[in-house]
Amino acid sequence: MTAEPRPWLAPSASGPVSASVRLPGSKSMTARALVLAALADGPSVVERPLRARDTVLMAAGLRALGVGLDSGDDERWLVEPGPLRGPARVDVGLAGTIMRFLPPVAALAEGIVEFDGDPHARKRPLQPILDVLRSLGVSIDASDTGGLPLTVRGAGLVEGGEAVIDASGSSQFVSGLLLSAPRFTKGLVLRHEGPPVPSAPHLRMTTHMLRAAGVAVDESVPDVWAVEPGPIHGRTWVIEPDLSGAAPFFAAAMVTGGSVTLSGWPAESWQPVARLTELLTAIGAEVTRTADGLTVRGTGRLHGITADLSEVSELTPVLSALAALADGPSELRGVEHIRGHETDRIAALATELTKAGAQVTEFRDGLRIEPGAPRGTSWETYADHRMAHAAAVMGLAVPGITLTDVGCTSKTLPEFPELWAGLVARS
Ligand SMILES: O=C(O)C1=C[C@@H](OP(=O)(O)O)[C@@H](O)[C@H](O)C1
Ligand SMILES: C=C(OP(=O)(O)O)C(=O)O
Repeated sequence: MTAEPRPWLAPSASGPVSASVRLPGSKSMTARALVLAALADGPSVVERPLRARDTVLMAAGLRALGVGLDSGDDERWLVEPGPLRGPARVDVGLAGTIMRFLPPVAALAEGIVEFDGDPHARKRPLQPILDVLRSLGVSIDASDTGGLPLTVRGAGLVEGGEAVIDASGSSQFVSGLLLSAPRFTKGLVLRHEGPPVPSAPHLRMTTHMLRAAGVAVDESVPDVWAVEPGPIHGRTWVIEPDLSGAAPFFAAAMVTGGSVTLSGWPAESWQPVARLTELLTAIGAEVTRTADGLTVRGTGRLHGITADLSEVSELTPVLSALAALADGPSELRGVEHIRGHETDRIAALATELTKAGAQVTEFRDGLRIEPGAPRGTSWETYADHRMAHAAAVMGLAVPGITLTDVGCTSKTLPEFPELWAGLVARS
C-alpha cells in the first residue's frame, strides 16, 4: 500500500450502541462472482458487490486479462467475458483471493501474465497452487520463495486432470483451482493430502457458486473435489452483506450492552452465520434473525470461551479483542494458518493485546488470552484490516487506543472509520 499511514484514535463508547447498519457485499462472494462471470459463456450481472480495495483490484486484474467489466454503478457491475490474453500485469494488493484465484485464470489466457503485490503479499503462501498448475502443464516462473512476484506463461488452455495438493495453509488454494477447473479440457479431480484444510464454509461457498453457474461438482469424498469440464453460465449474482465485516459491529453491541442489526440479511446464507451465532452466544450475546435482518444484543457480560476457530479464522482478531475484555480467560485455537494472513495474526494479536493490558500466551495454532487491567496504547495495524477492527473494538471500552493506520480498512470496507464513528456517536 503506498498511501500515507492514517493514525486514528479509536472512539470510546459512553453508553450502549443501538443501530441498524447496512454493510456492503461479501468480499468472498464478490471475488467468486467476478471470476465465474469472467469465465462464463455469456454476460453476468453482479448485484450489490463489495467495492473495496480487494474487489477493485480483482476487477482490474480481470480487465487486464481481456474481460469487459463495467463497475460504474455501485449496485450492479456488468461483466462481459472476452478472449483471455496477455501480456498483462496483475496487482494483487494484499488480497489472498486475487493471488490464489487469478493464476489459474491466467493459465487459460494466451500470453504472459505477471503478478505482484504489496510487500507483505510476497510473504503469503502460494507455492501449493503453483505446483498444482505446473503439474497440469502450466509454465510459471516464481520468486525463490515460491510466491510473488511471478509470471504465468498462459498457453490458452489447461489440460487439467488429476492433482494432489496440501491445502492446509489456505482453503483459497482449493477454491482458486476449482473456480477455473470447468474451463480445463479434462476438468479437475483435486485431492488434498496433509493437515486439515481450514475455512470449510469458504470451500462450500465455492462449490455452491460453481453449481449455481451450472457446473457439475462432486465433493462426496472427504478432501476430494471433482469438477466436470463444461460451460460456466453467465447469470445474475446477488451478493450477501459481508458477515466477517459485520463482526466488529456486532462486537460493539456486545461490549457496550447495546444492539446492532445487520440489515438486508438473506433468509438463506452461504456465509457461516450458524458458527458466528454459536460463538457470539457463548461469549454472552443474544443473536436473532428477524425480517429486519440479523440482530446481536449485548447482555452486558462478556464470557471467556474455548473455541476451535479453524472454520472461521477470519474472526480471530475481533474475537480476541472480545476475549481481552471478558470476565475470564479464553483459548482460541486451530488457526495456525492465520500466520500467513495479511500479517502473522497470532503474533500480531499477542503483541498488541499485551500492550493493551492482557496476558497472552502464544501457541503455534492460536492464543490464550487472560484479561488484565486494560490500558491505552499505540496499536500497530500491520496493514491488516482485521487488526484495525480488533483495535476499534478494544477502543470502545479502553480510552487511548490509537491505531497506527486505519487506512488498511480499505481492503474490505473503505468507509469503516466513518461508519464506526457514526455507530459510537449513537452510544
Ligand atoms: O476464499 C475466501 O474468500 C477466503 C477464504 C479464507 O482463507 P483461508 O482459508 O486462507 O483462511 C478466509 O480467511 C479469507 O478471508 C477469504
Ligand atoms: C484472510 C483474509 O483475507 P484474504 O482474502 O486476503 O486471505 C481476511 O480478510 O481476513
